[in-house]
Amino acid sequence: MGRHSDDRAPTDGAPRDDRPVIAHARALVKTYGTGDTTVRALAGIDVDFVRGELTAIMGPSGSGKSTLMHCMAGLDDATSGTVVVDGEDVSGMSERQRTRLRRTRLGFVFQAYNLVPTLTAAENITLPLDIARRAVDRDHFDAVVDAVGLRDRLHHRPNELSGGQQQRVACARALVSRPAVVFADEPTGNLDSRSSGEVLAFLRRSVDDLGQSVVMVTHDPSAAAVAHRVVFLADGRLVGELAHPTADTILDALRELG
Ligand SMILES: Nc1ncnc2c1ncn2[C@@H]1O[C@H](COP(=O)(O)OP(=O)(O)OP(=O)(O)O)[C@@H](O)[C@H]1O
Repeated sequence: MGRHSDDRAPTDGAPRDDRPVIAHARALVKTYGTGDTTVRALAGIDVDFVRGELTAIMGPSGSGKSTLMHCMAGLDDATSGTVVVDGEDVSGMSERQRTRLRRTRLGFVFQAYNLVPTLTAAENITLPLDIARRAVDRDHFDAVVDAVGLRDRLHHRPNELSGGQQQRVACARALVSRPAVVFADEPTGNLDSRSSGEVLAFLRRSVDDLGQSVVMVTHDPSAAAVAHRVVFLADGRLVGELAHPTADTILDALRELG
């Protein structure tokens, strides 16, 4: 497993190789609470997420995976350090600017599908664009719907869909606006292995065929194995990374981390 500091330039904002970076963090610190109850969830993280790649974030429970994702995506305010997403300095933004960034430039998939029960699959998929009063690009909508295999389910409501289908609707909703980055937090956490496979295959296809950039937090080595690269956290620090991972090499890396 490559150590982060060996492979990538950690301090000057640019990777050592030529791959374009869609989002990065430098010296990122997040603490919760004060005094005796302070928890240092992120203890100074330098990380790059490459454009046009699926990157998985792994690590033990409590290692800071969700906190890192939330700080990168402007869902949470870092204590110190810098976060830049698609050229925008998220760390310097007001709450209002962050909300706007999330609405206009980012896509989200969570463990809970968060679909609106009264809307059809098609209406759920276009809801973020409708809220932002942005036009739906029909060709892209069709490409996304075909990629998730939901063509014959578009007029169904969430309670008429399986969990896997609902999560595929949530993925399509995250992708239909062509966001700069899709952030996915345990997207397969509620799914059986077959549905997980379908959702993961779709997230990977969204990168390979639609040119998306995806950052995914997961506990599951077989889920992380669909990524181009895995970064490992422990105790709020980035402790390693793995390119071209397989479930076996990920398990070895996790064992090495204890
Ligand atoms: N809102 C909060 N208030 C206080 N402490 C928090 C809060 N959110 C997270 N923490 C703490 O920060 C640390 C990192 O949490 P985080 O949820 O980022 O870890 P994680 O790696 O995503 O864990 P898991 O795999 O269990 O979801 C943990 O010690 C957690 O208890």
